[in-house]
Amino acid sequence: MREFLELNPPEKFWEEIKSFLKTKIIKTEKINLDNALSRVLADDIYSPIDLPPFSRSTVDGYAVKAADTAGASASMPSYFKLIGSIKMGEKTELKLKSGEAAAIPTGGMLPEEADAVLMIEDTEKINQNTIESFKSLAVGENLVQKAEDIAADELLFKKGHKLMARDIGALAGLGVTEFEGFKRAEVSVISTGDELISAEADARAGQIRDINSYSISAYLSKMGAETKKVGIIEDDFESLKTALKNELDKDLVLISGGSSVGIKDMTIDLLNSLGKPGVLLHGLAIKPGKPTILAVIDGTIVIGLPGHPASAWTVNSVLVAEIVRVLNGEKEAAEIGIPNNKYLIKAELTRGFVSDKGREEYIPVKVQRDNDKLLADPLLGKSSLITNLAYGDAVLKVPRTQEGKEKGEIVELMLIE
Ligand SMILES: Nc1nc2c(c(=O)[nH]1)N[C@H]1C(S)=C(S)[C@@H](COP(=O)(O)OP(=O)(O)OC[C@H]3O[C@@H](n4cnc5c(N)ncnc54)[C@H](O)[C@@H]3O)O[C@H]1N2
Ligand code: MOO
Repeated sequence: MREFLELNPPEKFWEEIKSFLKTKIIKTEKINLDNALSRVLADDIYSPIDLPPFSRSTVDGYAVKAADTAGASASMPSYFKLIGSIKMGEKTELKLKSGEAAAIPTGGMLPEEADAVLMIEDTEKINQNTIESFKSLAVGENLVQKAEDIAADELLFKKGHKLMARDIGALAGLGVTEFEGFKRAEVSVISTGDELISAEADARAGQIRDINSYSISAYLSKMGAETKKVGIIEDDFESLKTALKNELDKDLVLISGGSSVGIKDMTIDLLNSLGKPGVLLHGLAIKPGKPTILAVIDGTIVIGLPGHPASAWTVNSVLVAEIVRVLNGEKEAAEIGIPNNKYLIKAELTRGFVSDKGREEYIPVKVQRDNDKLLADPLLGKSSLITNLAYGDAVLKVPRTQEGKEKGEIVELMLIE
């Protein structure tokens, strides 16, 4: 049978993308902590202070010297002279001597001489000036030491670190509210097809709502890219040319649809007409995702995504997401295509299936827990369907040397964004 397209192995795509991205300078800008979620650091960040800046109690109770509690028990309590109370948010003037205690709230600053805190429930107040304690404490018990979290000048985050919500808390705690970060990748998403209408429009017979503009823009925005949803452009050479030209100031332009060799598929000619070097590769040996196009036009990468929604999604997750990681400063160009372990999990397949030898195949799976193990239920379906992706939690990759998977096999899964 005549091949519809010559399919290139993914490595060939990686090589072309790598050699282009290696020459690209990823610009940086000042980032404010309030807008820092998913941004990538352009410099290492060292702590400017000790955190906490002073030793603090982690309980409500009494600051004491641990040695004074030695041997105390319910039958043989130790006694302390209560010399006062420490106020929250203030440095105390109290000086603690042996056999003395100062009342302290959770988070309060310890007097310099104290090295442990008695919990209130391990004590009894005998009178206004005396407490007894039934507990023997080790040095450092019920407190966090000065600099226990991080010390001044200690490395907190490395250049290339992508900021998560928890990281933003750490920076706030250190008072680091402005820093140098990589600019977000600027990405435009165009959909083509005369059958397409926007999600809010009423559909006539033969019309289909645009899925890819929405799913792909949402995916890339979540990754931290600055995404522009251009919308639907009619399948006409001049209209598409004008639309594409308008977006060539971006780092990356995605066009979904019009990538196969159908009557109206003029994308290749169009891309070659817009600038140099033009189309580098057409046809990718993954399933779904066969008719993927890779082009570079005067410094902008253009990817032609297959129109089928699951195909567009797969090519986006496998190829485009990696490009965006590099453009966002999260990954070195040399490491493109090497999966990040933090997105991988292992699970047992609930049923076997056959796959295409010669094409890397990507199958959405539903992950469920069965007592102490994870089960992966493959959601087998055509690439023109979208709901399998919506129901799936992860994607299973079948290498192109394999013809399928057996029930019960332990497989590695990539979590879906
Ligand atoms: N004779 C052959 N025909 C096709 C082959 C083949 O090997 N031989 N490959 C098929 C495969 S695989 C794919 S994938 C598609 C790719 O086609 P295009 O990228 O040119 O996309 P279109 O033809 O424009 O659309 C395909 C399909 O997807 C729907 N579509 C397109 N855009 C969207 C969108 N934004 N949202 C929702 N749905 C979309 C469109 O309506 C079509 O149904 O080619 C096969 N053909
Ligand atoms: O390659 Mo198509 O992308 O199999 O659906």
